[in-house]
Amino acid sequence: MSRIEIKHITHRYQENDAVLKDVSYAIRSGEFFSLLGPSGCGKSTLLNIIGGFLNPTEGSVEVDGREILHLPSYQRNIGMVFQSYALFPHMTVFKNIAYGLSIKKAGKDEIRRRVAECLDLVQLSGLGDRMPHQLSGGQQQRVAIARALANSPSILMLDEPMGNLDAKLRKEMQVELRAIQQRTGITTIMVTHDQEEAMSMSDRIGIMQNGTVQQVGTPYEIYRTPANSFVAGFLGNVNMTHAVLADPATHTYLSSDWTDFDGQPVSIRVAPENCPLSTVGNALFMIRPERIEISLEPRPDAVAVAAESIVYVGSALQITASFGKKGRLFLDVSDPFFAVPPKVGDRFYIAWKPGDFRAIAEQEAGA
Ligand SMILES: Nc1ncnc2c1ncn2[C@@H]1O[C@H](COP(=O)(O)OP(=O)(O)OP(=O)(O)O)[C@@H](O)[C@H]1O
Repeated sequence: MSRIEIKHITHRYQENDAVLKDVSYAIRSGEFFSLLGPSGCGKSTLLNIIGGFLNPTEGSVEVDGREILHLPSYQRNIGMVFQSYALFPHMTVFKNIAYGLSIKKAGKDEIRRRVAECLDLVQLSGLGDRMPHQLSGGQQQRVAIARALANSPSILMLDEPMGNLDAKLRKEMQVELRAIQQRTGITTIMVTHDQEEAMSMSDRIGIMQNGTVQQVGTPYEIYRTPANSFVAGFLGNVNMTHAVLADPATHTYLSSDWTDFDGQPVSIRVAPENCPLSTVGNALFMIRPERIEISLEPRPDAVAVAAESIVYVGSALQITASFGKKGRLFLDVSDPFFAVPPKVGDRFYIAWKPGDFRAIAEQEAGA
């Protein structure tokens, strides 16, 4: 188990603009850490720097307090799994897994023992004689994991490891990979652009955009208390509105983006602890779709909306609703709430508790 400290990494390819801009992360020993961000934000570049395939323009990477950037890749004691698996097609599963140990000139008995252990770990015992093309995609991926672990690395790095699997297998492998990581306790960094994958597998997530760190936290922290509007919108669905303070005594704001059927701005009460910016008088607020209450009957505290689109996903109805005169929002209604699913144009009523709205920062300048 190793601790990794990424300190002030900046990277430029040739004379181009920096694709990593002063990136710092401290990854704890034994942690499953995901780098999550949209395509092109610099995740793979950072992984390649840690792995020793690329030298950064500036900055340092330390493992357990020791600088590693001067070390060649093979001396960094890092196991890598790529999206393509990169198995050697002309070698058996056994030889693929044994490859790193053979290079290190390990003895035959040690190789046999370690390969058997790794095959067992990824639940492929008995398949050592197969060629990669005789395996399913999920099995090939497990061989790639076994190969990465065979040398007993202190760090495991995964670059979009589930990218080539279909949705169902992907879910199964997420659970398995997490279980393997927990059994071995190995410090793991995974690059992904799949938010659900990062949420379901990670101890902590580092959200990146445009070569910058936007937030680091547990899935729970990042979803519940996003640092800014980019993070809020990147992780799950969110409703956001600017609103102006109307009554400081009750922390009531009037939306600048949502107007009800009577043409009045929608009013929002915000719990004081969710509104650190209240003194500013004008702030950006967010509410998650699943936090919005639905009522079929009018209520004094509820606003009328009309369904604009309805998607049934089995466990819930995902509804886009319009406020009437101006603005729309997403609702996530657990099934079965409606005895009969609503139709486009149907009206119902929505309400929220003050604790469900939260002030957030606008997206950081320069990100
Ligand atoms: N060898 C290279 N030469 C020049 N620019 C590069 C090179 N490799 C990557 N880039 C650029 O660096 C930026 C970051 O790329 P990177 O592959 O690190 O992003 P990513 O977040 O991993 O994206 P994806 O999820 O699509 O793999 C992109 O703008 C990309 O075009």
